Amino acid sequence: MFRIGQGYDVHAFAEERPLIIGGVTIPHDKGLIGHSDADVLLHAITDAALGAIGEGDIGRHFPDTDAAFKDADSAKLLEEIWKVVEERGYELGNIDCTIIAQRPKMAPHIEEIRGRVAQLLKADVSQVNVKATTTEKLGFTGREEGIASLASILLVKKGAAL
Ligand SMILES: Nc1ccn([C@@H]2O[C@H](COP(=O)(O)O)[C@@H](O)[C@H]2O)c(=O)n1
Ligand SMILES: C[C@@]1(CO)OP(=O)(O)OP(=O)(O)OC[C@H]1O
Repeated sequence: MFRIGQGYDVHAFAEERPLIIGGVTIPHDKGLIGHSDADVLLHAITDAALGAIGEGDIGRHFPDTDAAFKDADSAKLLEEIWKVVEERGYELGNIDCTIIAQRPKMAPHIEEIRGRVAQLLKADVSQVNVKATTTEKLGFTGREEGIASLASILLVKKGAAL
């Protein structure tokens, strides 16, 4: 009746890249680099969903060696995986996410990200939590070399009596 999954992702900062987190473009002096749009939060969420249904990870479904996914919109990748989740008969119970970034300040953008994640997972915003933390200037995130994200997801079988 329940399936749990967790996801973790990291992307490095680069000059002249947009910063896209949770499907939202965030004003900043640099962005994240990747084969795709490097949306570090949506990648962690996609991995959590894949983990919950026992389907490996994002790179197995969308290889970074495949030109088809060059500059891919990570929201579309997540939507594709979410269709599989729904086909297996599951819906979102809840999801809790953490963005690990020294900068920029995420607080002004959290509600917009939360709304976008809820929309992608066909859920109510009350089922989605997004938070942020610095690492107190320690490590690669603290040195502002990149951003990391974590996601923990609970899927519930549709129509299950809880
Ligand atoms: N990129 C970030 C990081 C943190 N926040 C908010 O600040 C609070 C304090 O951060 P600590 O790392 O000192 O725990 C945190 O709880 C977040 O609300 C942020 O907005 N953006
Ligand atoms: C999303 C994919 C595919 O474009 O590329 P990246 O943006 O490099 O992201 P990553 O989190 O390394 O893993 C999955 C990739 O295959």
